[in-house]
Amino acid sequence: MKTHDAVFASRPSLLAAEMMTYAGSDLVFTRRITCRTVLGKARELDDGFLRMVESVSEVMAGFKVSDLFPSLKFLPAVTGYKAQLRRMRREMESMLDGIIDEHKERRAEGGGGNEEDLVDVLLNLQASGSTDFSLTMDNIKAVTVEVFIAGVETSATAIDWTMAEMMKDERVLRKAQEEVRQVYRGKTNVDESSLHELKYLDLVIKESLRLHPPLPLLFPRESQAKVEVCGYEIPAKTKVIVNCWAIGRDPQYWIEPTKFYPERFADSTIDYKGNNFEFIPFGAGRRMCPGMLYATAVVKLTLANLLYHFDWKLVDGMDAENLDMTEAFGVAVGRKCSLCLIPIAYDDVPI
Ligand code: HEM
Repeated sequence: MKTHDAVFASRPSLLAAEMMTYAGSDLVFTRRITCRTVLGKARELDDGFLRMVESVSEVMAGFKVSDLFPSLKFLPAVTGYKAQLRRMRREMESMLDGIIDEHKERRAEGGGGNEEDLVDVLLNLQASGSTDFSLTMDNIKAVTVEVFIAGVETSATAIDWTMAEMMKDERVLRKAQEEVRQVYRGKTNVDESSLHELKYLDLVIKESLRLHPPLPLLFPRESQAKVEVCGYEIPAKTKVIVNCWAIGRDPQYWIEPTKFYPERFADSTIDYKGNNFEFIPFGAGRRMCPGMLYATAVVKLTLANLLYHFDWKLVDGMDAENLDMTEAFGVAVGRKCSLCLIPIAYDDVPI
């Protein structure tokens, strides 16, 4: 991702990704557009759409036998995998058509107001013809699905793991909470204005991303030419998977690697911005996550609000020490067991 960045800047074609993301019409466009977009309005986040994002995430995990042996072309058909993908693709297509039609109708009626969401931005771009590439309906659908898969699951997963780690360690929870309540004292809500003052929360989020990177294997890459890495010859067109989960727990780089200890980042220059290769939850190089700044702001803002407004307790029968931290399977690796917590409203917030 540094010396051979250009060689490993491609992504392999996985069957699920191909069928669910409109055969590669997404990433190129997403890169250009993500900076100009925001995620969809809450109105669109109905259960059906979220369930669909979850299922697509699961099949796109990319470790189907047929992806590992792409030359065995009959495998997806024999195993029923292709039929499952087709079914999901049809469901996804009809849901996306509904969302886009709804946006078009609102625009035709002159509605929409000031709050533009991702689909509005894409439709505006298409209508304006101001891009140096043609933006098709398939591109718009692909970008919408991808931002949800790449952005929503990952950010939600990061928030979930961070809350779980804080629930396991009351010291960290209290320290982070005291910081938020001191910085925002007297305010009715936690907004973006003073987020930069929440220094300890930054450390907590970093430590959570080290131990629980939401994309533990990043997204797969593919070599474009033959190269040598650490004495190993990597032929062209090799699928390359980087295990950033293992790197983040490697005792060669981290003291007591499995311990959740945010202070380890306090006097350290190590950051997730793609320059410190022992810590790459957002990847590195030219294909690293374009949503990193947006994601870290969303994660921080959400956690700060949760800590400011509520004290948190585990449900009866659960104790912090034995909180189940088993990981689930998917593109974004969340917790296997849902984190069930009891919020207790904090009285000292002005109304
Ligand atoms: C905590 C949240 C997030 C994490 C941990 C995360 C992590 C990652 C990682 C590891 C990659 C692959 C990088 C590589 O191969 O080197 C990636 C790619 C990507 N992410 Fe994120 N991401 C997050 C949130 C977001 C958000 C909010 C968006 C969009 C709004 C986003 C959009 C993308 C896109 C479009 C790609 C593909 C980039 C490409 O292939 O060129 N991500 N992300």
